[in-house]
Amino acid sequence: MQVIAKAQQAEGAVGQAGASRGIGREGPSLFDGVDLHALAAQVSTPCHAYSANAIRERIAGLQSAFQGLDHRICYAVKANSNVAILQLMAHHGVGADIVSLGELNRALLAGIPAEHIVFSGVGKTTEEIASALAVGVWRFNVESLDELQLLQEVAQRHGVCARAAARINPDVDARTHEKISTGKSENKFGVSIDEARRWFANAGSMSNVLLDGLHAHIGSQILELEPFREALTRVEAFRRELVDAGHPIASVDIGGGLGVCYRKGVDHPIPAAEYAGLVRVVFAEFQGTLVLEPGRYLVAEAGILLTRVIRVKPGVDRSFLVVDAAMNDLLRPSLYEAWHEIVPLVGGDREPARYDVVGPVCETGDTFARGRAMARCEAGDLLSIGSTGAYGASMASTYNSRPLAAEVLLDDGRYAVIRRRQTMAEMIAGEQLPQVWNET
Ligand SMILES: Cc1ncc(COP(=O)(O)O)c(C=O)c1O
Ligand SMILES: N[C@@H](CCCC[NH3+])C(=O)O
Repeated sequence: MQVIAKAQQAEGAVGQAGASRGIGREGPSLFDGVDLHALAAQVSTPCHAYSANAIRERIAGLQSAFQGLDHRICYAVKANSNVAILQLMAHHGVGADIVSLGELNRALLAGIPAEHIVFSGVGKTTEEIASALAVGVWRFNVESLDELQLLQEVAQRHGVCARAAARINPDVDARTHEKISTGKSENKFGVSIDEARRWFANAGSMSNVLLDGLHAHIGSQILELEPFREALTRVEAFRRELVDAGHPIASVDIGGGLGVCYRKGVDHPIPAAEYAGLVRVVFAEFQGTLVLEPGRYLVAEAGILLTRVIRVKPGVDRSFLVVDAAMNDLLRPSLYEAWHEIVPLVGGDREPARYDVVGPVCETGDTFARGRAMARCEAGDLLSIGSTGAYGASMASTYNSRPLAAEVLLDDGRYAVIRRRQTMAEMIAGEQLPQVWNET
């Protein structure tokens, strides 16, 4: 109950978490000018914290790498759909790549104009297409013939013309984790160039769809330039073929996928300028608009997950650091065996130790790190789990009936609670014991 009370106090708060105050034995640990000990005490843990300045830097870096090219950055909302982050995107002229009505509503609420929104995804429903058409999204990245036909039907019914891009599956290995690889022919995404060729050949028969774009997204957390080169070269060759065949292409959407550094000295991300350099070369002859859909690149390294040690539990041959965050707050280590830096925010006088860092969820997979070297910890210590800004909170669940963690935006020594920790009542809202039995 104490945790809930603290979270409720912080609801809607814009705080000043004592950037320069000495915080007991731990000393100050600053993130975007905010003292994390004070923040954790005020907002409670687990808590996702995002640095507005780190996000701004990433946006500016990408914009400057692509300067001079006709392009639009459409942030992949799935990476982090927090409306405060979407609002930052909107302020900097960044559009959105959405995959659901929920993401559409969040993007619009945050002030991203519909004409800066692209709609991707293999499972768009009639309802989703109709709603996206009603608000006037910029284009649909179409992933199957069935979807293309549905788009035509729904657009005709609404008396509008939908702009569409064919999502190409270039059959390229992105050399990333297999669960986040999307550009091989065995993956569910997009269609082959052969199939797309047929779509364009028949495009004239669709009165309410303007098929004048191409799209490709080969996967996520890509750390090598070569897969991008292969995929984009195939897309560009196809674009030229289409133009020669009388099908003008107004936009090419090159997807997202740029990787980030989770583990210093091990992950070597592609610098934005190098990526942009490749795009400039491959699309040197293209006169239309290039669309970028970065997700992770813009937000991953701008986020941390704050968690407290509940207890240190000695095992037979290892020590378990049981923390109050769990796989429901950050699924990546459990799902992809992903590495995240874990830093105890303790004084420098602690001796070294080695722990399996685990959450309270009843699964062995609820493990953030195995045999990780770090400073010796004790109950109550605060830890920061690094690079959790992308696919952290957006993949959270209430598994084990654990309420969703708080989310805060930090900006130059101030913080705003943008989602307070879910209350128990909110977590079970909408559920009821069976009182009325319906028959079908
Ligand atoms: C269609 C599409 N675009 C963009 C992204 C964003 O990818 P990333 O976060 O790797 O930039 C994804 C997710 O991989 C996606 O499926
Ligand atoms: N959820 C994945 C990324 C998926 C990208 C979505 N297409 C991750 O955490 O790395």
